[in-house]
Amino acid sequence: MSRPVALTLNAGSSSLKFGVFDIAGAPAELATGLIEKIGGQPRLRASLGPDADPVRRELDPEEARDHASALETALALLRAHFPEARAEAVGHRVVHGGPKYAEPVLVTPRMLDELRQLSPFAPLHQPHNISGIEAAVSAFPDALQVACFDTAFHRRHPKVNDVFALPREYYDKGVRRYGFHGLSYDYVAGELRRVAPLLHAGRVVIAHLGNGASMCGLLGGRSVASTMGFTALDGLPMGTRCGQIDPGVIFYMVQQEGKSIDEVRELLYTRSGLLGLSGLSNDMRALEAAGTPEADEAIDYFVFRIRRELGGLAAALGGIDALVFCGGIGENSRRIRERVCAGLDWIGIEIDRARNAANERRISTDLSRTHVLIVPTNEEIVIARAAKRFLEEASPAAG
Ligand SMILES: Nc1ncnc2c1ncn2[C@@H]1O[C@H](COP(=O)(O)OP(=O)(O)O)[C@@H](O)[C@H]1O
Ligand SMILES: CC(=O)OP(=O)(O)O
Ligand SMILES: [Mg+2]
Repeated sequence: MSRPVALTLNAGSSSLKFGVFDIAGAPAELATGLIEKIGGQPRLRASLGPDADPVRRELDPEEARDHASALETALALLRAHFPEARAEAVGHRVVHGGPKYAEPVLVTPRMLDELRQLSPFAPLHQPHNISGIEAAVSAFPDALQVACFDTAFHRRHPKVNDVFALPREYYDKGVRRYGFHGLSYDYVAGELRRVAPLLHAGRVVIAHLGNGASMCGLLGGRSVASTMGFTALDGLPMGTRCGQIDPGVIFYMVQQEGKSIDEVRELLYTRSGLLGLSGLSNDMRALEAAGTPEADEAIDYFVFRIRRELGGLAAALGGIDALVFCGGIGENSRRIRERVCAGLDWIGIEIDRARNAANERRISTDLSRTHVLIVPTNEEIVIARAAKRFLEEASPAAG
């Protein structure tokens, strides 16, 4: 008997995250996994359901020399564990959807061409998202291929937050504030609606703090403002990205230092942020453990910028009812959460140290006017749900 599944793919610059979802009913996770250090000394981690031991192993470099071979390696593992699975749809995270895509869409050669044009605006992600789609099209020629955009969640945000103060023609050329991490915000907003509908209806700031990091202000579950802009370089400092800087710094690097634009791009995307400031690592766990003055300074700056953006987003929303943490750092680092929330009683935030230390869902005190929550994000299930909707539309009886 074959079992209908949807596969989800989230291709990063050197990683491929994959998921398998049973789509007989509402999508239910069967497996998730990650191949990292593609093109280097790759490693595989996967969890293949409650009855199987987690997989963790070093791969031969040939098994993941590029995204296509990494996908083959992931598929070999999945086929061995789920021999009866039949992939009816493959859902892809695509970081940049430009001005056009406010919803998930079926992949066509024409839209792939459009997505290629956006690669310069998301160099760490977009080319790899596209390689992932191409690899999946050739591995599953009969499956529906669905693209889900990080930018889509923000597409209906107010115009005042969509523009830059540039000559008007730039807006028409697509130079706009897009915002990213939309699949994560969509998931967290949905969870909030489920567990705390009154908060969902109110003024919420979500802090997605992972290797990429951004924050979003939501009113009634819709994006009003976010810290990322035209590219995923803006806003908070990240693992290796600088976050907001004065554009004058770029003139300095080009004019005074004679750097090429490619060199500046590489510096701002891959050698800045926590890595640049600490001189040590892009990984928050490593920085917390290091305790060097430089690592501490990198953490101080990360926390400072989050607090500053929190004030700005709360002002944009006319107040705040809930602050929600998600992403690898937001979900796991009690120290970062505690420092972000320290002394914020003026904005109604008071956290309970024991709840925070235990990573509880609600970490604010019972008296805190603003609720502070941790909601583990799940971009994959948002993609799987979109894939399932397309399958139902393609064959209404299937639902
Ligand atoms: N227990 C922890 N304490 C502090 N930081 C953590 C912890 N677990 C994960 N992180 C951090 O989360 C970040 C990765 O976040 P994640 O959301 O998984 O990234 P990605 O953007 O690659 O999906 C890394 O900086 C990692 O160090
Ligand atoms: C948009 C973005 O920064 O994504 P990630 O967190 O996956 O790097
Ligand atoms: Mg991420």
